[in-house]
Parts: sequence; structure tokens; C-alpha cells
Amino acid sequence: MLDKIKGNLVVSAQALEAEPLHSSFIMGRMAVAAKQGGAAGIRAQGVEDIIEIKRVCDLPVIGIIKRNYKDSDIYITPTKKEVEELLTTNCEMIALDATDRIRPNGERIEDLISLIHENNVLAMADCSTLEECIKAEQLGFDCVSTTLCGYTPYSEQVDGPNYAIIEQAIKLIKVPIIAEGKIHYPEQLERVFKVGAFSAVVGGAITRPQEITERFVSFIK
Ligand SMILES: CC(=O)N[C@H](C=O)[C@@H](O)[C@H](O)[C@H](O)COP(=O)(O)O
Repeated sequence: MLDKIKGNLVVSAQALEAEPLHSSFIMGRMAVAAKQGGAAGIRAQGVEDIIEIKRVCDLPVIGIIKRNYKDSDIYITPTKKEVEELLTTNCEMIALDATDRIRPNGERIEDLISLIHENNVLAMADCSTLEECIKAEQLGFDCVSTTLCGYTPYSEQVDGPNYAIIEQAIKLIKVPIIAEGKIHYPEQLERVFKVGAFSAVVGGAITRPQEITERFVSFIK
């Protein structure tokens, strides 16, 4: 999968229960549209969505499950349970929160990475700081992403992608750095590749019409 997404765009097609497009059928169509538009991979949430996407589209998939637990702030593929569910979908890569926070039930990130690798699936680290990116490589992740930059209370809040982290991570880490999060305009995508990102994931700006509409409306004086 990494060869396929190198230098290319991955489209994240996600609509949670509270969102207007919440539907596996629609996420499948989103994936088909993304492929038609030139995407090289899909990031998707939940077993049903991934199965539908795989049924209608032959692009490789980064799978996640978002689930909330009372004893942790981690919600992207937090525990072994979500990893096991994702392993039933044939997704090529599993992304999980690799932030420096306590996981539910005191589970260890090392055990989740081992479980993913034992099943010949790639593991992607969703990070929020440069330190977490460095640690993720040491833990054995196959690639590192900036998905959670600005989404943990201790990470730098930036409007748009955090180019500085991508640039620094590239100098310090050997595994591929994937830019993800807050890429809202094509110029921002161009710039993350310019600073050296291996690949990039764009979500809401392509697959969340409520977000796109809001962006247009915000330009009305
Ligand atoms: C922080 C978090 O939960 N991010 C999620 C991770 O899977 C998704 O909701 C985002 O849409 C995805 O990361 C792509 O980012 P953007 O939609 O900004 O292009």
C-alpha cells in the first residue's frame, strides 16, 4: 500500500452517526468518486463502511474505528477490540492513536502494533506532536501521520496543516510521514508535498459537504 500512495492523495471518507451522510452506501460512493478523481487510497471508519468500500472500489484502505471509552481520551482505534474488528475487513493498513496518553483498560500500544503486524497488515501512527512521531517510529509503526496535531490539549493549535512538524519529522524519521488533518485547499496539499510529505490524507474538504458549505458561507460578508 505504501508504494501505491507515495506522492499521491488518500481521501478520508467518514461520516459518524451524528453526521448527515452517515451511511455505508454513501461512503462507498465517496470512495468510487475519490478514485475517479485520482485518489490512490481511502481512509475509512468502521467495519461496515470498510466492507462496502472494498466491495465497490479497489483502492487500498486505511481502516480505523472511532470509539469512546470512559477511562481514556483516546478514540481512534483505542484497544485490541477495535484492531480485531478491523482485521476482519481486509484493510491494508490500520491507523491508531499513537499519542502519549493512557489507553482504555491500560492497554499497551506495543501489543496492538504486534497484533496488526502478526496479521500482515501495516500500522499507521496518528500523532499530535513531533515527539510522538519520533516515538512511533521507535515503536515499529510503518508510517507516521500528523492526524492529531491540534487535537490533543498539549499540541500546538494551528489553522491548517502543521508544516513545521512535517518538515522536522522528515529530517528525524526514516519511515514515511503522511500529512493528515486540516488540509482544506489544494494549495495546502501542494505545500505539504513541497515540504516532503510522503503522502497526504484529505477528509472533510472532499467528503463532508456540511463542512464545505460552511466554508463557502463564511465568505459571505
Ligand atoms: C482529529 C480526527 O478525529 N480526525 C479524523 C481521523 O480519522 C477524521 O475526522 C478527519 O476527517 C481526518 O483525519 C482527515 O482530516 P480532515 O478532515 O481535516 O482533512
